[in-house]
Amino acid sequence: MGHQKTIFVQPAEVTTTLPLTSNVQSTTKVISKQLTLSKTNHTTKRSATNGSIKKTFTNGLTTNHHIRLSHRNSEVHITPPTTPPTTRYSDTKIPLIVECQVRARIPTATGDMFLHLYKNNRDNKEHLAVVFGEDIRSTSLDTSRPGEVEMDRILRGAYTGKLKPGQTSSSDGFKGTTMISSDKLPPPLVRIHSECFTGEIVQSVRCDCGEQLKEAMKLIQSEGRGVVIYLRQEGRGIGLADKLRAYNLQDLGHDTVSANVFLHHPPDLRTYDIATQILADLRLSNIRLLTNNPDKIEQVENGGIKVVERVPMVPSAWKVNHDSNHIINELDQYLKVKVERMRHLLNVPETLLN
Ligand SMILES: Nc1nc2c(ncn2[C@@H]2O[C@H](COP(=O)(O)OP(=O)(O)OP(=O)(O)O)[C@@H](O)[C@H]2O)c(=O)[nH]1
Repeated sequence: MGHQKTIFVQPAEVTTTLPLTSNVQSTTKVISKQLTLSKTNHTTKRSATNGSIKKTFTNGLTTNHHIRLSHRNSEVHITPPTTPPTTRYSDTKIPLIVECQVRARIPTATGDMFLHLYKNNRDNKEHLAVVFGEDIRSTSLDTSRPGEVEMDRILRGAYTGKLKPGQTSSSDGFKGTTMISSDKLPPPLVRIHSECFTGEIVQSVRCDCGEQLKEAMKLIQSEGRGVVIYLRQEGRGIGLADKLRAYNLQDLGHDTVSANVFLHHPPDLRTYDIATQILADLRLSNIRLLTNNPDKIEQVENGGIKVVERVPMVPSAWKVNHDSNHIINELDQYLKVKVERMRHLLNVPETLLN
């Protein structure tokens, strides 16, 4: 446990000036009447009451938090450090490798899709790709593995066509010359979706994640070809436990960005390098991406995938007859913050402008 130093601030009101894009893992806590400085993986030097805190992290990086204590108007301003000490996974030098472990056909009321389960050498999460269309094939899945027999290939889903009872061959007897490479076909519609237990499973209307997932599946399925990549980065990467803490903070008046920062996370901790590797494994180098998030587009393009078109995701509540009842207001607040604080490319309806 780290050493703690507490500065008492009078009176009770405390406000923080919050960083928007810093990916800092700060160990500075602001709690009700007190400003608590926790010493964990850094050394802290406070140079003045109204001063700066220099942190030296174990990795050698340093940051400066500037703290202004105003006893007159009861405010504490913490200016974000200029040098973020943390690195995202995508910044590391370890080459990322993804491999499709298993694939299976999932029949739905509106047709079949193929669920691909990926493993990788960065985390032990099961990232997924839902593939629509026979021509989109995983390179790592199709590659033969040493010593495997036909039944092994069938069990891990490396078959062509559709399995039938009693089948013993992974090939469906396809006699054509070669399957058309997926890159020779028009760029498919792709959704890179981040896990949201609350929005997708318990159907929370604090966010639009459930609606977006459903809409993306519908649009891609109607085109007959495309992919939904489902990344296990719950709560913009902070995990479900801290996301639920963030919800409690939101009930106390924080927005989604300030709640994350209060919990010592950047506003968005997500990376998309696993998604770009999965797209490369599926031989898709040109895509039409369903998103409003410019950070996602930039990261995907930096990963070597060309986004030939951005297909917007307009929340159904914002399409027509915008209504501001109580439940919609929570969603409105969530979406408004995405536009105003996270650069999301959506037009906020007039009714929501202050
Ligand atoms: N930390 C935090 N994460 C949330 C909250 N609500 C939803 N999320 C997570 O936000 C992620 C979805 O991100 P969004 O910002 O809604 O959308 P996006 O994927 O960045 O952008 P689009 O592609 O336009 O949908 C999922 O991982 C959700 O679990 C919240 O209140 N706090």
